[in-house]
Parts: sequence; C-alpha cells; structure tokens
Amino acid sequence: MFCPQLWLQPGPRLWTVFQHSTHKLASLHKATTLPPKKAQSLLYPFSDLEAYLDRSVDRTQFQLFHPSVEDMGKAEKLFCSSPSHKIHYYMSAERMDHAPAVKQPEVCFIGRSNVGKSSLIKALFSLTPEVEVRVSKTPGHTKKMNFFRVGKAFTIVDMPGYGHRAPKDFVDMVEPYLYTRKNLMRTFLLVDGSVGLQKADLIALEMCEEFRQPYVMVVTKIDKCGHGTLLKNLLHLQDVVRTQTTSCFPQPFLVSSLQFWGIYLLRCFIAHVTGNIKLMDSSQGPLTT
Ligand SMILES: Nc1nc2c(ncn2[C@@H]2O[C@H](COP(=O)(O)OP(=O)(O)OP(=O)(O)O)[C@@H](O)[C@H]2O)c(=O)[nH]1
Ligand SMILES: [Mg+2]
Repeated sequence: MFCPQLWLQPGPRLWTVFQHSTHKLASLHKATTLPPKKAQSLLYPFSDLEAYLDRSVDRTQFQLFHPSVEDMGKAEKLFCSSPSHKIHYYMSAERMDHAPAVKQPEVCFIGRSNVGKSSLIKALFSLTPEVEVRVSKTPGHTKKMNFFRVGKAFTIVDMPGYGHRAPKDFVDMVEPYLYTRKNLMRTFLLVDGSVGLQKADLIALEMCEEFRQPYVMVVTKIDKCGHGTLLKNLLHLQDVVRTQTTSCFPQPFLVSSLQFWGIYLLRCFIAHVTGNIKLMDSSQGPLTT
C-alpha cells in the first residue's frame, strides 16, 4: 500500500546493531557513553525514524514528551533498588477483589498475548535483575495480574494478554480492575510494531476509551521490523489515536525491550505520571499528560 507520508530515501541504516551487550545498556550512564548518534537512538528512538519521514509531516506529536538526559537520570534512580527503596514482586491476583490495597500510584501494562508486556517490565527493572519477571515465547504465559512494588513510589502491574490463548477469565479480571482501580494513574496499551494495530487492539482501545482513564500507546519489538513497516504502522496508529480517541496520550512510545531502545524515556514518563519527579521546565515542552 502506498503511503504518501512515507518518504523512503537512501539514508543511514535505521537500526544499528549495537556491539555492546544489552545488559550493559540498561544504565543511562552506559548509554550516554556511546557515540552520540547511537545514544540518541537509544534514548529517543523516534529520532532515527525522522530521517525517513517526509518534511511535510508534523513531528510535534511524536515528541511531546521529550525530557532531558538529566530528567531521565532522576527517573532512573527510582528503578534502582536499595535498602530504603526496595523493588520487588509483591503478589498476583486472579480477580479484582484479590488485588492488593495499595495507596501508591499505579501503572499497568495491557496488550495482546505475546506483544511483550512482561519483557517490557523486565527491561524497566533491568537495573534490579533480582526482580523476577517471567517472559515466554508461548502466548498466554502470564495468567494473573502480577503486582510489583517500586519502593513507596509506585506499583507496576503486568496483565495477562488478550487474544490468542488468553486466560478464560481475562475480561472478568481486567475490566473491573481498569474500571475501579482508584490509584491507577496510567494504562499502557502495547501494540506490536511489526504487525501494527489488530482487531483485538482496536477492541482494547475502545475499552480504554469507555473507561475514560488516561492511557498511552506503546509500540513494541521495534528491533524486529524494517523501518518502512514500522513507519506505516506508526502513522496508522497515530491516525487512529488522533481521530478515534479522547483519553489517549497523542505520542506513542517506541520500545525494544531486548535492545533497550526507548526504555530510559519510558522510565522517565512513568516517574513523571506517578508524580515522582518534577521535570525541568525547558524539557517539558507542550506536554499535557
Ligand atoms: N525481538 C524482540 N522480541 C521481544 C521483545 N519483547 C518481547 N519479545 C519476545 O516476545 C515474546 C513474548 O514476550 P512476553 O514479554 O512474554 O510477552 P507478553 O505480552 O507478556 O505475553 P503474555 O504473557 O503471553 O500475554 C518472547 O519470546 C520475548 O522474548 C522485543 O523488544 N524485541
Ligand atoms: Mg506476560
């Protein structure tokens, strides 16, 4: 399908394969010691795609949340466990009435089975590798709502996936949670970058709209897809967000949990929306989260 917004021109190879081990890249300090262009791609993955977009396309919406490296550094501290700030798996719940009563702000990750929810949480917690987050090649692996505590700062919830091999009680589990959870600050709805929005994703999007709670789109596995496919799927997603949603943050976040692309930015966004860091004014831009 021809997409006039895509201007595929010869240019730098989009996704450079990093020589460094991904574990080393878990820390912002290590990432910023890379050559500037590589560091930029890791921290702000959209910057790599820009070269392939026609000049007429407005980039603003893709970079509404564009914190400084200093802000990312502040956020990173929250993802490092210490005796006074313990990060740990807390508990699992099969039903909303089993969910722990916590006062802290909470964020949750939803999406089709196998889209990479657990892997993303694992990448966010990569500075605390003792926190066990189970991932699997087999869709439908996560069967319960898994709660992780990040000190007294916030909690993160890994949800079972919908679609293929979803747990039978998925709807009974997730809908009441999204509908009634008072401390839920943001829902992150994950979409696979190489396949784009699927029918099941559109149903999830409608469900999020119905609840009228703020939510954010995350495009996963961006290391797996060619730049043409990724841009086509991203622009389609943005179009849907612009024309069919009212509670969705206009900027989708691009991530690769394996290569750590976009993980630093997402950590900073989570720290920000849970009220744990104050961004420097200059880095905030026209942000309305
Ligand atoms: N290449 C690549 N593979 C990924 C990425 N994220 C996850 N995967 C792979 O995708 C598969 C599913 O990952 P999970 O994180 O378990 O997916 P999930 O959404 O939690 O799946 P369910 O729990 O079944 O709903 C695993 O084989 C991961 O290694 C990524 O960023 N890049
Ligand atoms: Mg999972």
